[in-house]
Order: sequence, then structure tokens, then C-alpha cells
Amino acid sequence: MEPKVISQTLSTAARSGYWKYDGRSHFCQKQGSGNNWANGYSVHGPKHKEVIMDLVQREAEKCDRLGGFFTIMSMAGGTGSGLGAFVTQCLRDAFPSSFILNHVIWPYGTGEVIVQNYNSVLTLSHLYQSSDALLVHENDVIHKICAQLMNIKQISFRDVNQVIAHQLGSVFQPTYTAEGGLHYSRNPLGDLMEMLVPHPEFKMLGLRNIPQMPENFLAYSTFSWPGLIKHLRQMLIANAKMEEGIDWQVRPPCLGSSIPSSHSTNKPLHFNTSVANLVILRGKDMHSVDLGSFRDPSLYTSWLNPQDAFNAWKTPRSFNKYEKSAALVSNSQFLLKPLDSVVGKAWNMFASKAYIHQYTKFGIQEEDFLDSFTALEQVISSYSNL
Ligand SMILES: Nc1nc2c(ncn2[C@@H]2O[C@H](COP(=O)(O)OP(=O)(O)OP(=O)(O)O)[C@@H](O)[C@H]2O)c(=O)[nH]1
Repeated sequence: MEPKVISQTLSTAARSGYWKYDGRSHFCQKQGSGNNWANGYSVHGPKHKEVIMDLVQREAEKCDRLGGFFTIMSMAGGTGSGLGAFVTQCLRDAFPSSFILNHVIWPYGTGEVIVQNYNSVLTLSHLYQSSDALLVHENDVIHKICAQLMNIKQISFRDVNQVIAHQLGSVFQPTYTAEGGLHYSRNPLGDLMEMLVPHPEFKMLGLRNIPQMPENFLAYSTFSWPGLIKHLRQMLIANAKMEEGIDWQVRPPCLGSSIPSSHSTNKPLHFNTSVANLVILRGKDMHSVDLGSFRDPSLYTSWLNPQDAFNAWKTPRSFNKYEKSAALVSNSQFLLKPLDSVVGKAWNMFASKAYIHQYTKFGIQEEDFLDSFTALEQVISSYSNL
């Protein structure tokens, strides 16, 4: 929201020499939302709706074919979270048949904004109503990747953002989306939703990729597809966010029992059950890769046909100097623990009515909080019962 931040972003893009923002395509105000969701959602949102939506409309009209909207926002502050949730709702109203994917930055677990759990609960519950899917990046996880895989000593947001950008690029750079296809997808957002979001109750998407290492290590490393796929699959089922420290003991539950898996009590602890998965392979010989291990029905919930639950996109073009690389977007139980923790912490604060007056003064009532808690408890319960 702040002019300094916006002008820095504009000039960084222009300086890159690769691309720049249209000089008129930005919006800022003198002040942000003071880490208050209600301020962003109930004050800044309605006040600036017209200007913001005019800017969006102008961009949309430039498109021959509008694929949809991809928003980038944090949950812990007031602007990304509150204004972001408000704008997402406006997009849904103004473009009812367009795809909306919200890229959401999950705050560090500790030491940031005191009301971050309130802001996160309000953001998630509102996005769950108006968005098609939420692609989540946890700052703690990316920070760990910077430290352990990228060998960065003093980690800044710039480093964190570079890893996030790499991961997003590994999904959204052009690929062939049809089996054996030779045409790049023209509708990546739509294809992504079609493959990963088969039910509106399950909208949480997570992203993992392999390999990830400092650029100067690449010249000395070789990778085999079977090795990469084996690691990526174990990262999925053991819910490891990076290739280091994977728990190799985690195994899929045995199938063949007569009890439907959703009612099964014998699921191994820590096994990460999926609704759907999408693997994206980039680099040479990708056509020969055997992805059978991702088609294993025991990885998935019982209510979806396993054949529909797994898809792969491929391209022979290597990505970002990696000769071979694989990314996995999954709709799975990966976020259950962090979600449960955020909701639990927010609930404890709410029970003692801490800081609630900061929200009621901008028109967000206690009932709004209760509705948000209920909505997210439902999401937690749905994912738990996969
Ligand atoms: N990954 C990443 N996270 C960021 C970055 N900047 C801020 N955050 C996270 O965003 C949260 C804070 O929200 P901000 O985005 O700074 O706040 P805002 O949306 O501008 O809202 P106000 O400051 O209240 O106007 C914290 O969880 C930060 O860790 C960034 O450049 N990269």
C-alpha cells in the first residue's frame, strides 16, 4: 500500500531490463492498514473499490483471452490480508466465471505481528468463499530451504522471495498439459484447478520442488529421473517440504481392507493423504519418466477415482539452469497442522477477548470471528477425514 514500497517495486522491475509495469497500473495510499484485517477489509477496501476495480478492468480488457486472476498476498498484516480478501470478493462479483487463485504467504510461527492469527483466520475463511483455490507458501518452510538447501547465512525477504518465485515459475512456466501433447497449455490456471480442485471443500494447494540448490553447485551435480521421483513421492507422503530430512519410514496404508479409507482407524500416523496431485517435469528425457508410484491408489482419498486424482505436465525445456527438475502441486493434508495451530492460537486469544476492540471499531463483530472459526473448523475436519 505504501508509496515507497510500490515505487521500489516499479523501479526494480524497470531496472531488470526484462519487463516493466505500465506506469499507470498501480495503486497506493499514504498508509497501510496497521496490521489490522478489519481496517483493510472494511475501510480501505470499500473506500478504494472503484479505483482498484477500474485498474483491474483496464488490464482485463487488454486480454485476448482472460485466463483468470492470480493474486499474491500475505495473511498476517492488514492490507494483503484484509484488502486482499475484499478485492478477491470484488473480483468474484465482477468476473463470476473467471478463475481466481490466491497465492497466500503464511506467517512465521512466532515473533511477527501479535494479531497475525486473527488476521490469518479472517483471511482464510473469506478466501475460502470467493476463491477457487489457495496456493500456500509458509515463510518458516521457505526460510529453512534458504538456510539448509541454498546455504544462505543471513536470510532476507529477497532470498525468501527468490525461492518462492522459483517454485511458482516451476509450475506456471509453459508446459504441455495433455498426455503426450505437443501444445503448450493456453489456460494454465483452469487446467490447474481442473486437475487439483475436484470439490469446493478442498481448496488448499501446496508446492514442493526438487532439486533445489545454489546455482554454483549445479555444475557439479547430476540427477536421475528415478531418483528425483522417488524423493518427491516420499516428500509427499511424509509431508516433507524439502528433500533434506525426509522420513523414509512413512509408508502408504495397506489397501485391500474392506473398511473404506475415510473410516479407517489403522492409517499410519504422519501419512499425508491426498485429494489430488500434479507433477510437473522439466528437462531432457522427461517422456521416459515412470510416474506409476504417484498413481498408487493408497495415496489418495477413497471418494475420487485414482486415475482422476493424478496428472502430469511435461516439457523438454530445462528450467532456471536445472537440467532436470520436478515440481509437485498437491491438494493434501499438508496444511492440517499449521492450520490447526493458527486457529487454536486465534481461538485462545479470542476467548480472552484480546484485541477484539481493534476489530469491532472497524465494523468486524464477534459473530464475524465466530463464523470464521466455524468455517475453518469445517475445513480442518474435512481434511482430517480424508
Ligand atoms: N515471503 C515474504 N513474506 C513477507 C514479505 N513481506 C512481508 N512478509 C510477511 O507478511 C506478513 C506481514 O504482512 P505485510 O505484507 O508486511 O503487511 P501488509 O499486507 O502490507 O499490511 P499492513 O502493513 O498492515 O498495511 C508477515 O508474515 C511477513 O513475514 C516478503 O517480501 N516476502
